[in-house]
Amino acid sequence: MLNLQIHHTQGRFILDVAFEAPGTGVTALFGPSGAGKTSVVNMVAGLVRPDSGRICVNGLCLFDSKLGIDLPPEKRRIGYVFQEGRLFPHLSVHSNLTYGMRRTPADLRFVDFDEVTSLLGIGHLLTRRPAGLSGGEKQRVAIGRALLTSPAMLLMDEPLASLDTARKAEVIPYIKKLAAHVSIPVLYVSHAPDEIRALAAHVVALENGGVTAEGSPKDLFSDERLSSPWSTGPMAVTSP
Ligand SMILES: Nc1ncnc2c1ncn2[C@@H]1O[C@H](COP(=O)(O)OP(=O)(O)OP(=O)(O)O)[C@@H](O)[C@H]1O
Repeated sequence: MLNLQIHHTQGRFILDVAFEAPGTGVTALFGPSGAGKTSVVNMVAGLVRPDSGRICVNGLCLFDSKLGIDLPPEKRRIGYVFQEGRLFPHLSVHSNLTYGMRRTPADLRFVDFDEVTSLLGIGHLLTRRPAGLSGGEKQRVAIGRALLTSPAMLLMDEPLASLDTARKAEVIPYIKKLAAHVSIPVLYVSHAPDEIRALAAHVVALENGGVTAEGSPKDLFSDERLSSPWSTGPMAVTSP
């Protein structure tokens, strides 16, 4: 279970978010630009410290302002996948993948290298450098690198946003497969309902720094509360 309760003021923006999400599978953070999605993800990762609140993942408390707990990012065991893969350009795919793995103590490793490369279909790319990969392949390697740190949780901040429709369709089944395979929660930021429908079991809708709705993709995307102001353009919420 992911338990999150955050209060934070940044400039004129007030973030006041609380939700619970399943301890496995994909939970989507959904909302328009500026809703606070990346802020929430950065606070889970420990990159931004909330003014107050509590963030716990499957019993491990990452942050609790009342108890004075604030684990540094490297102690949180969080795998983070960004919009653009951010692979190390001078390292081979193999070295990119083993980078985080080698920094994880052997007794905390629960993810197997061969299993991950097979799950993500990247076994044939190991000797290549990132410059020789397609956008979809880069993102699959970035996901593999994050997963090979054996994280307690995976954060994915719009990991498909830089890909065209065909590449997105190529990567989605891999994310789906790995989320079903590993027993950790995946917090997945997106403003694409189709992506969320394909991947998520649970959706938390954010707007203006607060939670406006929560539930299954089916429930949420047929919910009239979400039909505005996103009823037109690329963010359109359509019935399943
Ligand atoms: N360091 C900061 N100081 C002041 N305001 C900030 C800071 N960081 C973020 N904000 C503001 O917080 C709000 C939420 O930003 P955030 O990036 O979390 O939104 P988002 O939902 O992830 O948006 P997007 O989908 O565009 O990435 C925005 O209004 C942003 O300008």
